[in-house]
Amino acid sequence: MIRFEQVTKKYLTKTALEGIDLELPQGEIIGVIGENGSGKSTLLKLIAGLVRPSKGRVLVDEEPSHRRIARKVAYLSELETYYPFFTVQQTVDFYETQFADFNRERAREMMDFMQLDPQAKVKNLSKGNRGRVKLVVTLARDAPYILMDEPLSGLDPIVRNSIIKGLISFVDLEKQTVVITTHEINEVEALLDRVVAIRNGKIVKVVELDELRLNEGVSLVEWMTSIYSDNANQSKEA
Ligand SMILES: Nc1ncnc2c1ncn2[C@@H]1O[C@H](COP(=O)(O)OP(=O)(O)OP(=O)(O)O)[C@@H](O)[C@H]1O
Repeated sequence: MIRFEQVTKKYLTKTALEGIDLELPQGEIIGVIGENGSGKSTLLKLIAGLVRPSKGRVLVDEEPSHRRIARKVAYLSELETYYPFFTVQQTVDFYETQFADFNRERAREMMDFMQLDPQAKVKNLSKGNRGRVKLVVTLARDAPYILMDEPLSGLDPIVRNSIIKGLISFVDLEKQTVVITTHEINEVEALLDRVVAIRNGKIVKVVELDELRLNEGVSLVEWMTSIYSDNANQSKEA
């Protein structure tokens, strides 16, 4: 379980998140959505222990997240963080040396599934294939929490589809929880169990997708459009 208790995160003078109270249960795929600059990446970095709260606590399985980053959390960064001169296989080998929970067999299966050439140099890969490599080294870990910051951003529909299929095929929700930030709402909707909507550093709403589908009969995009316009109206009235 991931828990935020009254979390505020400031970068110098900029407040990225404010007064966040949130519980994310295990065994789900959770989407974090919101406009540019709303605080999605900061939320993920706080869970990963890459940044610390200015106020409040972020607990991963009841422990402050910064103490457990390497063991508990596999984090897919928005940035490209591998060595361009390595081959795909050397990249996988490097990650294996860094993480005790790295599953070499799963990495091999994923490379096959994604049709990645293990001998290709990372610097020569297309952007889409570099996105696939990021997915391989993240999902090859048996970490209980998988955090993915914009894994679909800037990729074409075919690559996005293969990354989504990779997620479905290689994540074990009996043992793993996935938190994913994205703007590609239509494409991930079918994957998600729960959505956290953020605006200007605050949580607007959290919803279970089953509830949305069954009780409200609206798509995620329709829901999102309605809550963001309600919220904008409330802000104007305030
Ligand atoms: N290291 C930093 N130093 C200063 N300000 C920062 C830093 N990181 C983020 N911010 C600011 O905090 C706010 C939230 O940023 P964050 O990256 O969490 O948003 P986001 O929702 O992930 O945005 P995007 O969708 O554009 O990736 C933004 O105003 C951003 O400019």
